[in-house]
Amino acid sequence: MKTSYPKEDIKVLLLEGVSQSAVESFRRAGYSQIEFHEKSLPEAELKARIAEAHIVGIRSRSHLTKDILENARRLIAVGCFCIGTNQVDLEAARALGVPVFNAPYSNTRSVAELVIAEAIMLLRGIPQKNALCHRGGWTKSAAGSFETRDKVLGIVGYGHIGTQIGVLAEALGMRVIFHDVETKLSLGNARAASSLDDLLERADVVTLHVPETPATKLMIGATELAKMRKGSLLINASRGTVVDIDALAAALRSEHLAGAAVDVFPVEPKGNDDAFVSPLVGMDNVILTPHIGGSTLEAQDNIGIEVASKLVRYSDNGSTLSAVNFPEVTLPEHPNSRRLLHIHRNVPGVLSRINELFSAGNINIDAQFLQTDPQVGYVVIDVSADEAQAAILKDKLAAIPGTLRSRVLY
Ligand SMILES: NC(=O)c1ccc[n+]([C@@H]2O[C@H](COP(=O)([O-])OP(=O)(O)OC[C@H]3O[C@@H](n4cnc5c(N)ncnc54)[C@H](O)[C@@H]3O)[C@@H](O)[C@H]2O)c1
Ligand SMILES: O=C(O)[C@H](O)COP(=O)(O)O
Repeated sequence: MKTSYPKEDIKVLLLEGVSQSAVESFRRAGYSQIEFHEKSLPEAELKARIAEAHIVGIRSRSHLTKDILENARRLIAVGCFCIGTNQVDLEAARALGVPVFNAPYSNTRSVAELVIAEAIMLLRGIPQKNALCHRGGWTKSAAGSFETRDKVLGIVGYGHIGTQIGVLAEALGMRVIFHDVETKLSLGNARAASSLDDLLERADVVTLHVPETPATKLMIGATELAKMRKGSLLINASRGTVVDIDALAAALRSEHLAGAAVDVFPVEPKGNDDAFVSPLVGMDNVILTPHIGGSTLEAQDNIGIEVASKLVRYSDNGSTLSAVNFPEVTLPEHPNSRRLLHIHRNVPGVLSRINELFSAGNINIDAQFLQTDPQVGYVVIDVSADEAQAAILKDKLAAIPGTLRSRVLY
């Protein structure tokens, strides 16, 4: 299938060492111009490279701001090869007519397994025992060591990861309570806490699985930490902005908390060669991991295939199913028609201008698909037209006031 750009001209920019499964998926789909970087790029370089790209793939480290997106004039779509999409200005991308895709489940299990392992390690006091052994010490003692059985696990954010953790924790005999802003179906014997405070006051282990939003910013600060039980444990594998890290360090120093496991930080190194700085460094009772909750080969492989296939589908066929910021359209194949894609500001008059264009040209519409949200309209029109006619129609569509992006698929 040919697109309005010959496929060989479509530039795919893949950053942050996304899995080779993504590269292979693009190649199998006929895309040959793939620029691959192991790391995130400094802002100025990112801006320059993305200006050339039609498709860009990132992970959690690359920040696609309004300024960077506005500079990306050729951009068709963005793929976040991870769960979180807070690193992209989704509103700006939508306003520019650029759908953003992610992998909402592919690393869920990896995060859940890490959290369960950390809960067991923290309850047994293993981080500090391990550290002492490495220094030549020896404390063979049961003091401060507990089984998981019958302990209360408090899950904040009972979504994909939170629920998966709840199921695994119950298999260990833990009692699971959760807090979420939405009403959620309890899995197994899990029970909703009456509030965040209720959860913090009852849990032996608190684990955080909320997205980064204005409401979750610093949702666990000194006040919330003080409400946690003395000797309890905190795990954060969500986003670094969710916890006041200095308040956490203070709660650990005062021994109000017995330990913590932290995978995400307010400021994270840009790459593997940069230094990691945190007030938690040097605390033996804290497990520190470099944002690797979702970093297993299985998860990365699956994410590569999942996100690349969403990007290829959008590029080849126009489907936006599961885009996180865009009207969703699932489209059939169009073997006998040319397909025109038109993304526009959702303002009165655009659709009638589009339809006038076809009636004035006496062009028969084989099928039309439309989906809108309050800001953006996405219309897909299959027409019986030859390649030259389709190219002219595409140019006329692009000239309609309010147009954000337009393409033709042959
Ligand atoms: N450490 C890692 O490598 C890693 C890997 C994957 C995901 N993550 C992070 O974990 C987050 C959660 O992932 P998920 O797949 O479970 O997402 P999800 O969307 O399935 O679940 C998030 C849950 O949090 C709830 N929530 C939102 N705001 C809340 C608030 N203010 N208070 C309480 N609950 C709130 C939502 O209703 C939802 O149920 C992601 O957004 C991402 O930032 C980190
Ligand atoms: O949002 C996610 O899926 C995680 O934070 C993982 O991000 P990463 O791909 O940068 O490891």
